[in-house]
Amino acid sequence: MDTVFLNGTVGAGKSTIAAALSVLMTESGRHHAVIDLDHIRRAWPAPEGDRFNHELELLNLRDLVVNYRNAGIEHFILAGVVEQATEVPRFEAALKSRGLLLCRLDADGATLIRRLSLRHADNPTELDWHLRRAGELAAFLQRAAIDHVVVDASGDAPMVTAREVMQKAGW
Ligand SMILES: Nc1ncnc2c1ncn2[C@@H]1O[C@H](COP(=O)(O)OS(=O)(=O)O)[C@@H](OP(=O)(O)O)[C@H]1O
Ligand SMILES: Nc1ncnc2c1ncn2[C@@H]1O[C@H](COP(=O)(O)OP(=O)(O)O)[C@@H](O)[C@H]1O
Repeated sequence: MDTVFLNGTVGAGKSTIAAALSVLMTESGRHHAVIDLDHIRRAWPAPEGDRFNHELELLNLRDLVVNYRNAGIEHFILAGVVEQATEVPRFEAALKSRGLLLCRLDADGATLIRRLSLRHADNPTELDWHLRRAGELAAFLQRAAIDHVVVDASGDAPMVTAREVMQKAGW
């Protein structure tokens, strides 16, 4: 297992848990990289039919991974969204992965609302979008049931959640 892909709805804690996992990997002396997929797909305009720039995200990931691997990186921690099972092999190919754990972070509705209300306190339009998308995507991901494991991320201690993810990955 060389990759943990933290999947989950908006506000579930993907970026936060990715950062906490990185702390644990550093403490145990393991070479790793964190890639927040939001950052490598953020471009405007998105092509028609690909509103989240998924194709660009995969192309960018493939190129970044070459550099990381040349620099001696052995483990990857990704934060992002996978909605379809058919995309998992495409991520594995981009990563040249020897094993990817798709781990969905799950947080209850009240927790999502609380987190997003704080994170988007300065922009009511963005808050509305994220709240709506959070519910919609949470329901979709739960129904799709494509994740290898699901970890509860409603707690207030990211390191506790990250330890559970580490254990599931066998890291
Ligand atoms: N299918 C899919 N693929 C990728 N990302 C997804 C998807 N569905 C929702 N999201 C989440 O949507 C949130 C908004 O992203 P952006 O602010 O970049 O919006 S946009 O892409 O410009 O529309 C952003 O959430 P936050 O990370 O909480 O801001 C994305 O993670
Ligand atoms: N375990 C946690 N405890 C407290 N706050 C959290 C926790 N996980 C995430 N948050 C907060 O909730 C918000 C959403 O988390 P974030 O990691 O940005 O989610 P995502 O990447 O899934 O959209 C952030 O403001 C973050 O600081």
